[in-house]
Amino acid sequence: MTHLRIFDEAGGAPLTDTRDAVAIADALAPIGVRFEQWPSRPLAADAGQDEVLEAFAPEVERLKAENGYQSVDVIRMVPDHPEKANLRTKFLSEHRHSEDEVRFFVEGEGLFTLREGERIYAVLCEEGDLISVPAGTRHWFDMGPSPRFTAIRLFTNADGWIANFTGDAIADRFPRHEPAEA
Ligand SMILES: CSCCC(=O)/C(O)=C/O
Ligand SMILES: [Fe+2]
Ligand code: NI
Repeated sequence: MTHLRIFDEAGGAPLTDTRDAVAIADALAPIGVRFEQWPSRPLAADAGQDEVLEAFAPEVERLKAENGYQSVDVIRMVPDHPEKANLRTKFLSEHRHSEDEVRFFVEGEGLFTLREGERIYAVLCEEGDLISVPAGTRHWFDMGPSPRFTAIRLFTNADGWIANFTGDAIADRFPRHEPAEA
């Protein structure tokens, strides 16, 4: 279930811990993060990029119109992806983007952790969740040891995913996505 924990940068127990979608959206809004839940759509298990984008076209078009996103694609990760360990390590390094990071989880899950001021926001996103992380926000992402997700990505820059790594190992001090079933 979608889950938000907010920690102090120094560590310790969560200051906030909620699985309530409205409370999650309200807690993220002050740091400029958009969190929404979109209604699910019937999709075949092997649906390709075109079918996925068609199913969520109304919501995607709304975001494009509101925020000027230029390109859209679909990323899919499965537990036997040959590059899963390298990809996990890459996304686990704290980084920023020069554009908003906008992701909608069509299926599966992943843990976004955002750093703003002295607070750390760990947001476990699941099927039906949209998260938009503002340009410049320090963050990392954990897909876990046995990744499974399909996500729509919206970009302002037609060149797609570009990250500026901070070189800070802070991600090592906060929870990973290690589901018990993995
Ligand atoms: C759900 S896609 C996550 C990977 C990614 O694009 C990113 O920038 C993580 O921070
Ligand atoms: Fe990112
Ligand atoms: Ni889980």
